Amino acid sequence: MDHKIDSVGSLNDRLLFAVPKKGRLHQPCLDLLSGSDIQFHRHNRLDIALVKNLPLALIFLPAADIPTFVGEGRVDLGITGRDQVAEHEADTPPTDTTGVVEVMNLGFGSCRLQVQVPENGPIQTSDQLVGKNVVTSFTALSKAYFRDLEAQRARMTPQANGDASKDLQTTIKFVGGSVEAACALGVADGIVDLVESGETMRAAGLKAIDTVVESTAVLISSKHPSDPKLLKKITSRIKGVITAQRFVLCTYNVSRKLLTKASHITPGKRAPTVTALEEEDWVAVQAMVERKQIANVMDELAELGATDILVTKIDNSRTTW
Ligand SMILES: Nc1ncnc2c1ncn2[C@@H]1O[C@H](COP(=O)(O)OP(=O)(O)OP(=O)(O)O)[C@@H](O)[C@H]1O
Ligand SMILES: O=P(O)(O)OC[C@H]1O[C@H](OP(=O)(O)OP(=O)(O)O)[C@H](O)[C@@H]1O
Repeated sequence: MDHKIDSVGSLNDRLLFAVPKKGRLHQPCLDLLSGSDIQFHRHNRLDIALVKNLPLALIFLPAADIPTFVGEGRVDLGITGRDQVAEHEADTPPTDTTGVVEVMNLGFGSCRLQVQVPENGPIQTSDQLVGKNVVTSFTALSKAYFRDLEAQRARMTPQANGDASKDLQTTIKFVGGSVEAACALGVADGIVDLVESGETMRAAGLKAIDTVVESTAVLISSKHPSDPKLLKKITSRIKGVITAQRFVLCTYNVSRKLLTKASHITPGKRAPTVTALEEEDWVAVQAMVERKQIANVMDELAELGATDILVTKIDNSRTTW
């Protein structure tokens, strides 16, 4: 009974944190919560979970709805894609009190919202889609994108009669998923959809001709969160986990005369930690290295003459980079 939500009253005095309830961002968010020691038990089918060890409640919502709840200040904190924030802002421009604040880029969930057309079709540029049919799940961003192109076209071709302005109106239609099927089904001349690996796009016989938004998952907050101190604590924990995921700890031994060159390869955050060894003229070095660089860094260190190169995973951190 202790974590059952009996009424909205049980959420009073808790910071509300929205998390994607499904889809691409769901699991990485759960990993982030667990790394931040945010402990909760989510009851079957319940979209609200009280956190056991902090005055916090998690609200599981569709990623697309999170900017609305956070932007209106109903929820204090949230994780969603930057594409969803941009879509919300294109639809509901922020004011002094509404809208969201981007607190942190979380690094995962990278993708691009791109204009796509049939690979072997007549359309080569977005401009050629003006006045045609476009299908998307991101209608506000797509409307804003094509309104700009329409305005450019209108400036270049002063209209002789009323029909010309009708030709300039691009039709933007909403579909909730499987957007890539729209061209093959004859519903659209082009689509605006997310691309990560490009596999879906290629499988549907489409190619990208422009990018509307580059996206990653972001931590967002409302403009006036209920408990700024707790929000800061959660943010700092999440930042620690993200940094730990991004970096590894590299340790190695190197002769003192090569230390300057070795320090250039592993400069660390402030500077590498250098410890004297019992063996004269040799030192042990320890430095944080970006995970995606580590193979190259190890090659370079070995080439330089460093020995006993070891790489360890960082479980958690309280550091900023
Ligand atoms: N292929 C992808 N690669 C990386 N990130 C993606 C990808 N597709 C979507 N995303 C990110 O995840 C967010 C949520 O998309 P996802 O399709 O998982 O949502 P969903 O809530 O399951 O919605 P839907 O029911 O429409 O699929 C997107 O707004 C985007 O930021
Ligand atoms: O470039 P890729 O790596 O192929 O990823 C892109 C696909 O991923 C998303 O769809 P998702 O799989 O979430 O399903 P949906 O079409 O039902 O939204 C997006 O809408 C693309 O269709």
